Amino acid sequence: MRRGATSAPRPAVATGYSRPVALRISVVGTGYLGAVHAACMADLGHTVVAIDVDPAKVEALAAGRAPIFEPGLDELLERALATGRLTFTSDYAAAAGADVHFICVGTPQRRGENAADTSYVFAAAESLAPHLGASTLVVGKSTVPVGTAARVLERLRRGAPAGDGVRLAWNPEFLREGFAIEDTVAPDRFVYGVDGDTADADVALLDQVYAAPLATGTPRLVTDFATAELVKVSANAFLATKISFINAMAEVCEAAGADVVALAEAIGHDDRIGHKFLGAGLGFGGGCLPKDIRAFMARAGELGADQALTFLREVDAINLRRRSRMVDLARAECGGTLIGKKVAVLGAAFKPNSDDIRDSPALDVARAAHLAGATVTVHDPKALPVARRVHPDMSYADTIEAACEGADVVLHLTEWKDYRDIDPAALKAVVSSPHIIDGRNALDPARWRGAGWTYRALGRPHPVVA
Ligand SMILES: NC(=O)c1ccc[n+]([C@@H]2O[C@H](COP(=O)([O-])OP(=O)(O)OC[C@H]3O[C@@H](n4cnc5c(N)ncnc54)[C@H](O)[C@@H]3O)[C@@H](O)[C@H]2O)c1
Ligand SMILES: O=c1ccn([C@@H]2O[C@H](COP(=O)(O)OP(=O)(O)O[C@H]3O[C@H](CO)[C@@H](O)[C@H](O)[C@H]3O)[C@@H](O)[C@H]2O)c(=O)[nH]1
Repeated sequence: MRRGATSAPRPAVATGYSRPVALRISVVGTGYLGAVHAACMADLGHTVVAIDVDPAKVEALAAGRAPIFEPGLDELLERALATGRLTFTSDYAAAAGADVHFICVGTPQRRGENAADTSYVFAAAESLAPHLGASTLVVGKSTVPVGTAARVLERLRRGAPAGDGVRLAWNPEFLREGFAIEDTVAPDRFVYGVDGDTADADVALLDQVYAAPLATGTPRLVTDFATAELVKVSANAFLATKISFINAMAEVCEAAGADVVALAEAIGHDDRIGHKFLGAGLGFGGGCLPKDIRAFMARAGELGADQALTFLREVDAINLRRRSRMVDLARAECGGTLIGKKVAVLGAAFKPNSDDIRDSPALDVARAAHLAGATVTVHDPKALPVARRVHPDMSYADTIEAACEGADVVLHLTEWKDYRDIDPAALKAVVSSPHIIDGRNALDPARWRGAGWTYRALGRPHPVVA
């Protein structure tokens, strides 16, 4: 049973989450989360102003060009902009008059520390506060250390003319890059962390924001601030743990001559375990799982509960060991040294269907091989522009063939479909030695070996028996 709304925040806004009501919404921060959230909210029928401090991002989005690659986002932007319900600006004053303000700014890892940098969230709250009217609802979506929401509410009330009339809810986001649009409009669940005093009104308003997905039966859970903040980081900690669990099994498989792919398939048939997130390979990267488990450990330490999360240190360590194992395998395939060897790296993004290179395992391996003396050339179907900009010291190629030209070893590090579609026989003609290492266990060993390649993979016997 869903908890029903009992009181409306103001008469202009109707109650009842199944009745679509068009609201005025502001979205602060237009990165991987905010740009998608803003466009989806406009597509649901709301009028949305999206605000970012980065003028280049604002200009691109206003012109209908997504500054990131996310499947379907360009089309969604075009559609939403054409309705006139979606605008982008750098001017916080444009947020005035909105019914709901979403905070979607970044919370990256602090340089040299495990903790999250929440300064962008507080800066956004401070910039928003002067424009908040009486009884306005601000909704935090960024992933934050537990205890942040209460501090954000204090900050908002201190800076807003309406003072204590300002309300806050924490509504963490669970979208996956590559599936961001469907995860926004049809998530597995909504979580609303609300404040005791205004809880019913806040739940009612959020129900109006999400009326369409709620009408399809999406579960909605109402909690306090702290629980909502913890739901988000514990979900990511669980996912990271599942991946590191199977990668720990991969280490044992390598030592025992067993096959982690067959092992994952077999244990996943147990419904209590399931097959999802048992993909052994190079491990997790991106702008979320790595920094979120570290920030979670740091926050637990501040709260005196550090012992509870010491296992996450091992989750992180197992994950990082996969990257060095990949470099070791590459070295072994090149006859014991990478000095003077040519290494082709297939993949720069941290996962397929995204151009996000934040904490990308693929680029980490590429850089390590480069530092070990190899000439490394990286290919990626979508992430090359950002990779070239952020890591100009590396070499890149626009085609798979050009990246593999004269290679002593090919490393498959991000499982794009383009790489599964490679004709191994054709590629063999361009490399120097036909050696491939599959860092994602996503290629068909029989196809590659059948075309005369030496195929190796993380966590699998060599040669693969399957
Ligand atoms: N990327 C994801 O898949 C995802 C999914 C769920 C949750 N999250 C969380 O959402 C938050 C945002 O992540 P992201 O990946 O979109 O980050 P991002 O770096 O892509 O985007 C953050 C945006 O905020 C803008 N910004 C920073 N300070 C600002 C300010 N004071 N006012 C206005 N704009 C400001 C930046 O210019 C940038 O465009 C993080 O807390 C992240 O952990 C991300
Ligand atoms: O079986 C698997 C599954 C994933 N990965 C890797 O794990 C990382 C994360 O993948 P995924 O979770 O699909 O991507 P994200 O877009 O980072 O999404 C995660 O992080 C988001 C930000 O917090 C959350 O909202 C999502 O729910 C959560 O899945 C990537 O490097 C994947 O290659 C594996 O190695 N093996």
